[in-house]
Amino acid sequence: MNRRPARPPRSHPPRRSSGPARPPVDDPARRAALDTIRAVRADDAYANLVLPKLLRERRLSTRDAALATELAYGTCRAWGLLDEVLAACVDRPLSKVEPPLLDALRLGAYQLLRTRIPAHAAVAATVDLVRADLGSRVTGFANAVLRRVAENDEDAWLDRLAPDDPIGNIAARTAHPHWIARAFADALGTTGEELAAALRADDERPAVHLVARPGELSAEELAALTGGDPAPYSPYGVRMEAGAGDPGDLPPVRENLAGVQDEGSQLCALALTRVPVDGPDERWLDLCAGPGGKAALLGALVGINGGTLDAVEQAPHRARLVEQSTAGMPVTVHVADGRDCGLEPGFDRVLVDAPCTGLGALRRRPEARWRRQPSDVGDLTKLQRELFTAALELVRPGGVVAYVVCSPHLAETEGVVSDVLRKTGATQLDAREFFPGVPDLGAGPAVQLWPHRHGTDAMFCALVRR
Ligand SMILES: C[S@@+](CC[C@H](N)C(=O)[O-])C[C@H]1O[C@@H](n2cnc3c(N)ncnc32)[C@H](O)[C@@H]1O
Repeated sequence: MNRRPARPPRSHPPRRSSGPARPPVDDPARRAALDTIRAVRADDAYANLVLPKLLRERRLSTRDAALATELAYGTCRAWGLLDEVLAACVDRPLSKVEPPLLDALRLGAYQLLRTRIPAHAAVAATVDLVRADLGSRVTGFANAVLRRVAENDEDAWLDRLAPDDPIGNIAARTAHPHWIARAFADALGTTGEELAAALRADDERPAVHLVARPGELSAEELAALTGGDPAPYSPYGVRMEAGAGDPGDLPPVRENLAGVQDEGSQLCALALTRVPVDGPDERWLDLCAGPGGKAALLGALVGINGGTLDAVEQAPHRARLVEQSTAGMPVTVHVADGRDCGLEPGFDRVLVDAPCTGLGALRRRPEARWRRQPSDVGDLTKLQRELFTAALELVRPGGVVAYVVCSPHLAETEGVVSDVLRKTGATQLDAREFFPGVPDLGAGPAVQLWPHRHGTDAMFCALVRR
């Protein structure tokens, strides 16, 4: 959204009296939402870590917790759109509005534009929060700005503010930065309805997927124990309804008979194991293993046939998580840089689940779309190429490497693969064969999954034989 419109006509809302600050308002849902938004802005916090903690500590009722969640996550997702609308309603640059006041205005604007809360209630409740936090000196300003926001609904604001070019327009209408909408358009090969569907899927709450530990229990048994349904594509997957509670509390997960893992991640790890290899098939490697979701699936599978998995992770605290998730499996965890891990080459299968922008999992982190920057891509693709190249040096001739990222950005996906293939002479396989039963996999040879097509994160998987 880069086209600034003319300021909408001003109304002159009645001024509220500006007396002394009132005592704190009793509005636990909006209070928790506002405190979350502030932590995201001021401390670079993650909304989905801050809010659940606040809800627990403050013991919000189920109803208040649901409202706080809707308001906090919704505001974080729509952040850039809300700022565009607010900028059109404030008579100075937003950078000149004191940040805690701006946080409250974002929360108020979100209620006005994207919820069914009546406008008078959204304005009054937000002004009450402003008064409680900042005193009465700014309540008149907050009231006036929010009344200006309320003069139009979201569509009418977008008709004024959204650029005309197709990508900019869809980016604005789905509240995404332009560069992310452009990256999705490039990967999908369209600026039409499918692009809008892919971007809108980032606003949806993902279903929770569980993975049954192979050799311990089947997906059907896990579904029966948890009340979920066997997942559509992964033979080890179980799908729980969104909002079904904390999956970490489920007994099979607590007992490490199952894990919480997106079905797309399961499918990419499984694809690596499904490629036929001649000769031995007992030494597997996970070169970027933390926190250990795929390592646990690979470790359980290789263990069934008497093999072993080496799991490399650079960050010590994440390596400890790998140790926990693979406890009892034939897995050795190494804290090392995957580009130079010092392990003996000759692995039969290697997974490179490389660090990436995470543009394929934006639905999991409400604020992520506004925090990531296009400038992140260059450093990441360099690291991705180096890790992928290292994997090809560690795999034996005839062995197989899976290059996986949770992003559809072409620089991180096709760009990295074509560079590495050119430099190493390795052979790319048609990965679609190793995602049996999964529809809409495109033209290959790599696989790109999508939330709006497959209900998974937007995982990318290329399979390469040395
Ligand atoms: C996308 S995550 C891997 C997710 C993991 N495979 C799973 O399924 O749970 C990438 C991981 O690579 C690690 N990492 C980053 N740079 C690395 C490097 N140079 N060598 C090894 N690991 C690295 C990060 O700390 C992070 O844990």
